[in-house]
Amino acid sequence: QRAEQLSQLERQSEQSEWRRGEELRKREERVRELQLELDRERGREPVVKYVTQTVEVESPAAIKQLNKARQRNELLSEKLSNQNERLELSRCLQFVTWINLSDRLTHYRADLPQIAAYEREISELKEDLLKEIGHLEERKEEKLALASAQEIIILCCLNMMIHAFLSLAGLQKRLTALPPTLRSMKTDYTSLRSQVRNFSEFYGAAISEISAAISEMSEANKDLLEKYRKEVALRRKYHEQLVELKGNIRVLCRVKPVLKEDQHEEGQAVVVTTDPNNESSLTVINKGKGRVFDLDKVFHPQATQEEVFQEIEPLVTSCIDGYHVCIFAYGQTGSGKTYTMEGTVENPGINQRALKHLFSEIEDRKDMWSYTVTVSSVEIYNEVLRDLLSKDGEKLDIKINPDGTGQLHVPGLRIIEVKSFQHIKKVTDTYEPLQTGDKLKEQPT
Ligand SMILES: Nc1ncnc2c1ncn2[C@@H]1O[C@H](COP(=O)(O)OP(=O)(O)OP(=O)(O)O)[C@@H](O)[C@H]1O
Repeated sequence: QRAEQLSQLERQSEQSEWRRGEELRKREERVRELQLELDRERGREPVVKYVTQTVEVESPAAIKQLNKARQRNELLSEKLSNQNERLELSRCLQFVTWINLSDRLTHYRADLPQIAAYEREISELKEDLLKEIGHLEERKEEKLALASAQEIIILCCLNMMIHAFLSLAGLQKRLTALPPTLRSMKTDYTSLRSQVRNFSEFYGAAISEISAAISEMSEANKDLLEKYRKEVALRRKYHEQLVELKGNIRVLCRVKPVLKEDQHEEGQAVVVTTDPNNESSLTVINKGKGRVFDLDKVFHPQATQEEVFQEIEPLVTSCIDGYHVCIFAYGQTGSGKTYTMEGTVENPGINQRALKHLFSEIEDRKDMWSYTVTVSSVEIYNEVLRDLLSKDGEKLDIKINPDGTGQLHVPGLRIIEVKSFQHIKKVTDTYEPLQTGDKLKEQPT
């Protein structure tokens, strides 16, 4: 605005200067004209003087004219001086105006850098203003979007409120219809609240009772554990006594019954008899003479697999009490070794029953003891030792060391010392015992 004012003022000053120049020029022209007229008038003086003289001499009319001319001359001179004065005054005025204008111009020119700064500021402000307008536009758009969303939400809310209001109205109706139920519920609620209040006390008491019971139980458990340990010790003692009484090696005899297929053979006769009153006596008739054998136990021909197993069951238990136990069958071909040890699927023998008993005992003791069960199966046949659990019935060699320990010699390979009876899967220097639950391969014949 200042720059505009300045340029306007400059234009105004130029115009006024031009107008004044024009006026001055006109006045100067007028002055020149008047000067010329005056000169002309002056040039006409001798004529007037002559006339005057003539008039003076000749007539009063001429004198009158002369006076008029003089008056006119004076008037013109006066006018001229006035004009000159006015011209001077106008010049002065013009000069003063010009000075004023130039002062203002210089003043405005001095203000120019400030104006430029103002202009810059104004342009910056303008930019800011434009940005602000942009922001405002964006915000307006956002607000509009929000307003529309809010409008939708409000509509939904209104909808929900209407629904709620309707349901409330329905509920109120139902509530008014159900004051007795409400009253009973209120009483229930109050009683429940009092129960809840009392519950913390009850709960605290119950917790203390439970913890007391737990400590009692743990005490009882300790007692039981102690008793169990004592029991185990007692069992060991009894086992030792049993071994002492019965001997380290016990020989039991099972008399094979006469089977149907055997009855058709010619000359067949019963040569082995048992005494029902003596469980350890056996009579073998040879050439008409009976010979009595005393054994640890004799099973009569009708003895079941279960009865036979019951006799050796304590030995199986001793095995997991920490004793080495060996049960094996011997006898002539067809005398019933396989039947006694392995049995049939429907009527299993000692092997399966012993394992079943073993795992059931381990299960009973699992809280106190952990057991590792390993299995091996070897065959000595025609002086050849074979690992029956290996893939191809691997041949093994066995020798007795001077210190009594056994060694398996694998031809062409290293010697593997046997400290426990474990299955050797591969001929390497490591033992890989089978894990509990591993399935055994088909039993060899
Ligand atoms: N106590 C028994 N009750 C019924 N059958 C039996 C009894 N003992 C053996 N047998 C039967 O007699 C037959 C021969 O028995 P088994 O195969 O057990 O003899 P083995 O001593 O293992 O013979 P081998 O030494 O030749 O292997 C089988 O058919 C078997 O079922």
